[in-house]
Amino acid sequence: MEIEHPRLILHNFLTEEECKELEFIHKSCSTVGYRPNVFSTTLSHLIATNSAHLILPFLPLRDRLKEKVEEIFGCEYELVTEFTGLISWSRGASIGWHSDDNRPYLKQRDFTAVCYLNSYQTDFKGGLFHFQDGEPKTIAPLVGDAVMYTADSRNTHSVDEVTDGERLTLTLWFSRDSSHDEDAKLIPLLAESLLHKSNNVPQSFLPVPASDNMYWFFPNQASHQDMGFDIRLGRLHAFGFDVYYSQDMNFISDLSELLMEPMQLVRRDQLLDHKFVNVLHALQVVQFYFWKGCKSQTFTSEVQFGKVVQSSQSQRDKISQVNSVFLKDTKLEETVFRSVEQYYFDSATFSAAITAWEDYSCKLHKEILISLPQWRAHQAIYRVHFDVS
Ligand SMILES: O=C(O)CCC(=O)C(=O)O
Ligand SMILES: [Fe+2]
Repeated sequence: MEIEHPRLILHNFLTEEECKELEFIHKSCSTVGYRPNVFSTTLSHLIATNSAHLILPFLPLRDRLKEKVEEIFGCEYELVTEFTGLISWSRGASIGWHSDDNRPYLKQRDFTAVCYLNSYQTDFKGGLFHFQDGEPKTIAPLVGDAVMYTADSRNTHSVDEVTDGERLTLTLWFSRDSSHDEDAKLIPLLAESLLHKSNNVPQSFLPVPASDNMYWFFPNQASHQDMGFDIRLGRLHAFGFDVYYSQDMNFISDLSELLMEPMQLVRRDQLLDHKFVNVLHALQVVQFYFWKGCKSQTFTSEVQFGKVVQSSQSQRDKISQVNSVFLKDTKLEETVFRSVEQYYFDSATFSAAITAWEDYSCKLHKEILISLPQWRAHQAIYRVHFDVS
């Protein structure tokens, strides 16, 4: 490794399957991010939305990344993970020259690891990564690759504007300062979230949306000021789905409350009979269906006929009303999320996917309940060892 610019690129650090699972989590759970045209899924957000079980797939990757960073930068057993999150950039997002510790409140960041979960040109356009000095100069993100570098000014970098698609990364920062260990905050939250309801397993993994402004996308262009859309509905729409609420809308003063309520999915005027507990639940299942492949053989549970009925005029009126509030008429969301509406869809397979999603969630939920005590114990040993508690 170059001493002047300590950095390393590892090809195929993550498998494609690992990347796909994280993509599923992000596209079904993300909120709008800290900058325009950016979406993020943090571990604390997963806990806050009753989706703590979805942290499980992160844990082995986090450990592998930390060990690798410690190995290549020669700091065995010294580091804590300061932040783990999924971050995606849609059209219009970019970042100029910076180092990752360039604010007083970021000084604890010693090392960065960015894993690319999708690929330049295939999944998005633009979004090339550049180091200001030293080699390599430019990195074209490729699914599974990881780039690791020191967070200081020896690795000043920038990312070109994304011009199409959604560029997705798993981003971590590591610190030598053990008071910035994200686990110290996460474990109590996780314990509280999981242990409260461990005796109520069937309901334990149904998502509970965060406050609705966390899902509201505003483009930054001045001319678009009164536009914006709900990203959950936007993502569903990109797959060709509308949402249907049976309530009489004339009696609802704040329509955003609807998004917490049970609902049904509609595809090309066909109303699917399954009732989801809320729109986040529907989004998780839809993303799961397309993640796992939409062919019926994928799902082991018996494929039953998924009932579909032609929607009535009054139902279609309500659907348009919801769209006009949450998606507006601007089609902005189509420029943010690539349309994938042409994907094969079959309602019988989709009902099998609902069951398969439940099995998947339940399995992760049980596994994270098992791993929590180990994680806690590890944290406790760590705290004694470094005398930080
Ligand atoms: O996504 C990347 O390639 C790097 C992003 C970045 O520079 C940052 O988040 O600080
Ligand atoms: Fe950065």
